[in-house]
Amino acid sequence: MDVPLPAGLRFAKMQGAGNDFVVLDLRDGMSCPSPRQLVALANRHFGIGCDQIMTIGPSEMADAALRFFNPDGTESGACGNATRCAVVWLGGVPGRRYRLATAAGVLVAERLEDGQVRVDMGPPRLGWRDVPLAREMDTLALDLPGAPVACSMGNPHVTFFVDDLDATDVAGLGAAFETNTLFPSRANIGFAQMTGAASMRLFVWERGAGATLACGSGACAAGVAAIRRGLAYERIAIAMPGGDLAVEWRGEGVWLSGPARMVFEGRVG
Ligand SMILES: N[C@@H](CCC[C@H](N)C(=O)O)C(=O)O
Repeated sequence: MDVPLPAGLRFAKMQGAGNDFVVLDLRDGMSCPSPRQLVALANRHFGIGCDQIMTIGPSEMADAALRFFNPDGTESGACGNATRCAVVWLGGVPGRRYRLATAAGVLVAERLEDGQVRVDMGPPRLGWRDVPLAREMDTLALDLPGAPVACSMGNPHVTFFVDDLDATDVAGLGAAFETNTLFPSRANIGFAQMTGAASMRLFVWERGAGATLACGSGACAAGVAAIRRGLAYERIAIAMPGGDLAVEWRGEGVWLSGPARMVFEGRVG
């Protein structure tokens, strides 16, 4: 890690269900750190440490423009938990609707009276080209061991349904499938265990980040997968290692709800 960190850079550390973010507010004209600096900032030993870096920039069509970067320096089109944290950063006035421009479109989000934040992540994209997959295939049962379900939530997701999450090598399998040749853009890999007609446990191995305590877009993808498979109906509670999220899908946008919190603010020395 011989990359100098951007001295003086102001940041906030936020988290949603233990999915943690370095938040850089660039609305005052500050430029985005270089890709190598982003990797250094995300490093848990030599930098600040996080699952993703989110930049918040100005937008003409929305309250702000969001970008998401993984610790390996790659950019993602979506990050559900960081999007929910952005609402808190922007004031989080209950009842006010925030419009947030992302690579996946303008998302609408709001803080609820109980402090939770929910966001409409937009409709899942279910075609094999949308995910994307390398070849034509039914996204409801991919031609892989375990016949997982795939969709795009603005980023690529694959969900395996397993009988026993604790008996599944989620990190080993997640790392192996992330780079499977079926996924030309790699993929986020989820492992879901249904625990009832409207509840599941979920672990997500995130593309470019590895094991995380929660993944909002992964929760949306797993919820949509369960509903498409007939395992749940419209709303599902999702328990992840770092906390609980809820997903609602009635055929249009996927609503994601859960906690979003400030941890601390700081300045790079
Ligand atoms: N933690 C996120 C997803 C972050 C991006 C993902 N690793 C990707 O590369 O697509 C979430 O809460 O959705």
